[in-house]
Amino acid sequence: MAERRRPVDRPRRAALDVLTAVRADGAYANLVLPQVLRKHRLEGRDAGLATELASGAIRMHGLYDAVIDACLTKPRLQPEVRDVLRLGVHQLLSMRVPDHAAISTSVDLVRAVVGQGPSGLVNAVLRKVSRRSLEDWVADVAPDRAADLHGHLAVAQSHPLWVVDLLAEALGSDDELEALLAADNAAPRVTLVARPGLAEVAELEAAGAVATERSPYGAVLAGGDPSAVPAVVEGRAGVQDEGSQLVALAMADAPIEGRDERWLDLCAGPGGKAALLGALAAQRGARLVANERQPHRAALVASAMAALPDGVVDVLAGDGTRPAWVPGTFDRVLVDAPCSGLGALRRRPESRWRRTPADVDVLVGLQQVLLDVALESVRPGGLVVYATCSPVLAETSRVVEAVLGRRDDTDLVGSFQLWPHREGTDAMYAATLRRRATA
Ligand SMILES: C[S@@+](CC[C@H](N)C(=O)[O-])C[C@H]1O[C@@H](n2cnc3c(N)ncnc32)[C@H](O)[C@@H]1O
Repeated sequence: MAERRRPVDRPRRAALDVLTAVRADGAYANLVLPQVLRKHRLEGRDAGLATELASGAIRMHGLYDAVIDACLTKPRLQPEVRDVLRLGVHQLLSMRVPDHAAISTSVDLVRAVVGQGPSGLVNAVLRKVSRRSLEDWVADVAPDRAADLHGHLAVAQSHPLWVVDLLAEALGSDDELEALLAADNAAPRVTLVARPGLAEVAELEAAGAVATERSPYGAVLAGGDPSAVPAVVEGRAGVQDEGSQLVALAMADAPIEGRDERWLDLCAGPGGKAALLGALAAQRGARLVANERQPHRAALVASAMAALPDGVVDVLAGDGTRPAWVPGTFDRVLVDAPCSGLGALRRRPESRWRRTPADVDVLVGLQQVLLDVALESVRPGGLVVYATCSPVLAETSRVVEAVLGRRDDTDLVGSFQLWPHREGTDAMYAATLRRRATA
């Protein structure tokens, strides 16, 4: 008699589609997720469940794979089967899904997607996983904490070891390392920015958001949907991490002597900081050039400016290493450099597994060139803010030191490094440099 099949649970099916797109097509989870939710017509709680399943399973797959492998006699698995197991392990060890529901829905899923063959294996592995807690599994599969702290935390907090080593170096000690790695594994709060002159923080508060501590333009929307806030829909406000707001403000608010009318955002796409800078420039009678190398991202910058008055922002699609403007003509420049993004791991669940140490080496060369161009673009006495959403020293203070080391016309005014586990922001770095007036 043919076996009766239960219908596959839609949020779990959607989560598997996201894992497949990320693994097989190199997709970005945060970009593919909305498309998959639409395709499966998921909203509200179901959409939330699919999002948590996909993001958690992708983010934590380093740990979950170690647990899965410990339950296998032969470590080779079809990639689709491993994806189903990762989703099952996430439900068993990190969510409050009852064991029987996590196991039976995973078996249904593998039957529907791969066939009957691996269903017994999925059932057996997940039953084995369900017999122990997350803590017990970590104790079993991770290196000993006392003997090898970084190795232990790499497995327990599911980060590649080389990333753990670089983050520890950036922190300067191991004291806060576990707190940082754990913060990378938590979903970030949704922070809004009220673009000055276009919206007030009070308007965002009236929509249920709570004003941020550090940025005077920020408000955190706990659990709400930003697309339901009219100011966001109208482009008078936007979604922007508080750390990014503070970087834009470091550029706009640093004291300057003399003219203060011509601002440049050298790497502007997709335009979050440029929109805040454009709003401030409009209030202060300044103009902003927002430059971005990739034309499709330059188009995003232009649309981020929709609510600003005409004539304040010029968007350019150009390679910042070959500037299209006359040197020494800007008063303030922001170089928000392309970087490894290792300070924004909360937002991009797959990125920690895609990056390699070689990526950092390549980026450092480009970062130094872009900072040099920024300093050439600013007038004597003008300011440059160099920023990254990475705390890795090779991309932050060492870039600044290398560029300062070969110039005799520039001083470091100050710098800051933000952290998810301390300030609740992305790990943004910013250094303010001044080109000497007498050079
Ligand atoms: C960290 S992102 C900038 C984020 C942006 N400032 C914001 O707040 O929305 C870095 C940007 O630099 C761009 N980029 C990379 N190489 C560039 C170059 N040579 N010249 C100009 N932009 C470049 C990337 O395409 C990317 O959009």
